[in-house]
Amino acid sequence: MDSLALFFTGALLAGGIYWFVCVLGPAEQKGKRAVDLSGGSISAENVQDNYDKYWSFFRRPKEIETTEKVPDFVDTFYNLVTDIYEWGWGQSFHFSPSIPGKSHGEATRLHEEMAVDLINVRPGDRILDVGCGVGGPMRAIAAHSRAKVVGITINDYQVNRARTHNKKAGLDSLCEVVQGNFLEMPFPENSFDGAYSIEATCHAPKLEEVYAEIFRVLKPGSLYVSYEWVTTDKYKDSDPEHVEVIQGIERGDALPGLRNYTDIAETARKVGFEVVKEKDLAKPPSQPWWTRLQMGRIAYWRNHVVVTVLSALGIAPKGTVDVHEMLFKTADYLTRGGDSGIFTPMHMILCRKPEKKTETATNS
Ligand SMILES: C=C(CC[C@@H](C)[C@H]1CC[C@H]2C3=CC[C@H]4[C@H](C)[C@@H](O)CC[C@]4(C)[C@H]3CC[C@]12C)C(C)C
Ligand SMILES: C[S@@+](CC[C@H](N)C(=O)[O-])C[C@H]1O[C@@H](n2cnc3c(N)ncnc32)[C@H](O)[C@@H]1O
Repeated sequence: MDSLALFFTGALLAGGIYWFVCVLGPAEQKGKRAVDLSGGSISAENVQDNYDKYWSFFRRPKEIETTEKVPDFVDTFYNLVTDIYEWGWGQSFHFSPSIPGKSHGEATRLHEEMAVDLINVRPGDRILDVGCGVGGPMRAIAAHSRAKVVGITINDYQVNRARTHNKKAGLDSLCEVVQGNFLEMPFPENSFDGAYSIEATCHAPKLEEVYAEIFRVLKPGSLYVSYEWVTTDKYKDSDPEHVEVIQGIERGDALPGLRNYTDIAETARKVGFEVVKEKDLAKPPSQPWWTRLQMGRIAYWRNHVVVTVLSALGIAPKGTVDVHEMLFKTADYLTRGGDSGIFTPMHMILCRKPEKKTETATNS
């Protein structure tokens, strides 16, 4: 081969790789590119070890049942997956029902706006986002309601991502992000005019602990809405296939144990909330939330190739391929859970913290 042919072959190959990785790379959202995939706050050389550590929690299931271990386990998980989520899904780490004629982005935004509409927020109110991720919902909600949103996440890397996105979106005067544990929040009691959590409290080992904290920081009379991950009335623990699907969801999503939908209102009442409304937002006439996962299958194969190549070249940390494969399998369990109706990620509960009892009411 003469040098000109060699040059053109090389250029073609380089162009092809650039196109595959950088142009095709961002599956859903411009912003996070495949070449920027990292292990969050974990240094590149420790990603593989942390992936192994993540699985070791499941080898000792008692560990993830204890409140003290869970934040560490969840934090490790989000260091491993945050970049892949942003790259392949976008800045909102949750599901929403499909809406015919609307894009995933629009359906996601409407699902988020519904949450803040339910808690009757006024411009200037201070509201809490419990488990805020990189802030996709927070920005949509602040822009829609003009309320001031304070988000809390256990994961330091997400705090930095969320702050960067808030600034870029020109919403940093309305959106604040705090690193902390939602089981022990660094906020005074009666300090928020409303609160919401979107697909986040499922990470709490005991729902009662996070609900009690939310109850504590809310002002009397204010509302809290949550979209909960739960098993439905169709789930039978005597059916091995049901058990396999639910365990698959727990393992691929850092869950210390999925709850049944009947536990949600019971827990809310136990910590002192009045339950205003409860509804599975996935039930018809809503369109399936899991079709987006199914539609992404070709992109996942492409992503697998991209991640494998980048890892082999030393651009993506060693271990990224394993994390991606775990998510790939999880997508299948989630789809099976949705399709069979045994699982929903959007069991909505709307609660009110009762007004303070008056002196007379207390005495009577
Ligand atoms: C609420 C939680 C997260 C929900 C979802 C945002 C994520 C659940 C599964 C994730 C994904 C699965 C497959 C990935 C795919 C293989 C990859 O190529 C691109 C990213 C995925 C689509 C990824 C994106 C986010 C999810 C849909 C839990 C954790 C409580
Ligand atoms: C699936 S993500 C959802 C994020 C966001 N609500 C959204 O929809 O984009 C779950 C979030 O809960 C947070 N989280 C889980 N356990 C937590 C804990 N103990 N304290 C604070 N945040 C926690 C995670 O860090 C993550 O940001």
